[in-house]
Amino acid sequence: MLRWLTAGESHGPALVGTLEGLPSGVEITSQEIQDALARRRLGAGRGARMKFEQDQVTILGGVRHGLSQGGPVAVMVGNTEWPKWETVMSADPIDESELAGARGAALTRPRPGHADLVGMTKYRFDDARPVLERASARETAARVALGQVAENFLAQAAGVALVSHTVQVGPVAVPDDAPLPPAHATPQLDADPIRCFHAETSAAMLAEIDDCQKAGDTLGGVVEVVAYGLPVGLGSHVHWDRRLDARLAAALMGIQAIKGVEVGDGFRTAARRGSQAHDEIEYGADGVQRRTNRAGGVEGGMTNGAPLRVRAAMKPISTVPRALDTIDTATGEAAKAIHQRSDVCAVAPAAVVAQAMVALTLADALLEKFGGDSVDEVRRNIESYVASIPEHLR
Ligand SMILES: Cc1cc2nc3c(=O)[nH]c(=O)nc-3n(C[C@H](O)[C@H](O)[C@H](O)COP(=O)(O)O)c2cc1C
Ligand SMILES: C=C(O[C@@H]1CC(C(=O)O)=C[C@@H](OP(=O)(O)O)[C@H]1O)C(=O)O
Repeated sequence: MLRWLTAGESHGPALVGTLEGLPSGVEITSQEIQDALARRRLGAGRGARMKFEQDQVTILGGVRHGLSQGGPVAVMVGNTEWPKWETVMSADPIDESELAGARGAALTRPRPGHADLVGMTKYRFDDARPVLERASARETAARVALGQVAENFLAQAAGVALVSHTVQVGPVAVPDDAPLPPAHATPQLDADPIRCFHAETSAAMLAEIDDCQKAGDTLGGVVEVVAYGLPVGLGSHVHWDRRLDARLAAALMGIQAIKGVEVGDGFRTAARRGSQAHDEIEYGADGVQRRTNRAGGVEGGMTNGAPLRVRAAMKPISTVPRALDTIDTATGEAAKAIHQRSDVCAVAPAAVVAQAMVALTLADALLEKFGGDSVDEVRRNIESYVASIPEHLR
């Protein structure tokens, strides 16, 4: 079993992620994690913070000389701006008078679409600060750090490769028949300003973001993660919480602002007739194959050997520059929502976060099926399972 937890606030000293259950022998370096975090900072429409944020990585435990040791892997991602927030976000008690500055003033005009108002009500705060600090998607930096470790494990134990891309920004979507980015398309995607694999659509997406920014508004969109090289049989049909599609959906819905998940052709399949919705099975040159991959590599809650395809729909950024109506909880009057520095569109980084969540979920499912305390042992277990599959089922 692989478990992961994060801690930390958006303007605290750092975020921390812990990954428990990782076998020994996974090759991983601070630089690889740093590179994944640099990818999460990419994308047209991001706010001012991503221009200076360094996401300073420190591996605190579980890795020695570039190899995992079998114990929990703990990664710290420093918040570059911490010196400006030391008083406002101090863990230890401070004198009230020290909070007088702009950053320290109580936030009493909760933003629609954020956790602000419900968090204040539920956790009993007169200030939205403690709520927004933890609700912020800054937290996803810790997930991406752990996701890179999981991705290295998947690659080294099973030869699995993941890629993620932007498929829709607001109403601008890649055509349904656009080719999927191949397994090693990440550098090419990183070179595109919105991490879209379809050049024509990418240009239209950028125009949409530009237009939206000028209008003082925000955008959402859709991201896709593809995993190549998964063995047949991760997950199970026998119980709802063992289905891989259910576990992937939960992992993706757990990302801030994600409001819908699609496996394979998902919602589009619902509009088709059965004869056009499924993937017919045939014997091909390499053995058993499916003629199409509408299911997105999962049948009956189990991987079927085809590339895994999952999509996640992101709502528009909740902090709308042309501020939305709200209430002031201090005065009881109608008010305009607080507007803090914010992204206009964060679909490109959401794809990188989605890739991390898929990597962690797949690594957990791989360990569940094959077990093993070292990467070598997991690899041997996969090889012996694959070798045992009868010829007519391969
Ligand atoms: C990568 C990423 C970046 C985000 N950046 C912002 C932002 O700058 N401003 C903002 O208001 N919301 C941003 N969000 C979304 C909010 O964090 C999210 O809408 C909010 O927590 C409430 O979402 P929920 O209703 O899904 O919990 C971002 C989300 C992601 C995944
Ligand atoms: C910091 C990140 O994104 C943040 C997510 C976020 C939100 O409300 O979710 C609000 C903004 O925070 P800040 O006010 O500090 O600029 C974004 O910059 C990040 O992705 O690393």
